[in-house]
Amino acid sequence: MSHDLFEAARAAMAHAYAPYSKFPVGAAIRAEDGRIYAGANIENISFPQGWCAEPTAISHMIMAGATKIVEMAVIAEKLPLCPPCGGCRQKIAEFASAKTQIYLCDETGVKKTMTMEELLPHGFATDVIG
Ligand SMILES: O=c1ccn([C@H]2C[C@H](O)[C@@H](CO)O2)c(=O)[nH]1
Ligand SMILES: [Zn+2]
Repeated sequence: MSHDLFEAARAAMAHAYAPYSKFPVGAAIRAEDGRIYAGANIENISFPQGWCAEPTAISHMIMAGATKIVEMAVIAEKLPLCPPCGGCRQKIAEFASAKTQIYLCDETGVKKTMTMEELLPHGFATDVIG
């Protein structure tokens, strides 16, 4: 993974609105257009109304006209790694392929690389389950 994707995820994390969990997360997608789309988690006083960093990044990608996740980085401040939650795995799978790589990062860089099919085995997506 090139450094710009990691830096984009880390920069996005700085925009997290996470006053309730105090758990900022950043995500960055490299799409098929070669561009990077990033996002952070955005919480709400009505707790279930908040959302994760990954869908923020996906929203930016879709609104720019791109639809394919080539690779993706996720970073959080407070855990060694932030594996995307179950709901995010389903959202990522919608725009990824089985072999799409997802990089789990900490402040120093990529700590673990997983494919989409490793993150969401037997997922409800035809290109993942074949
Ligand atoms: O995949 C994940 C998991 C959690 N969070 C956010 C949601 C919430 O704001 C905070 C604590 O759960 O972390 C993400 O952004 N992505
Ligand atoms: Zn999530």
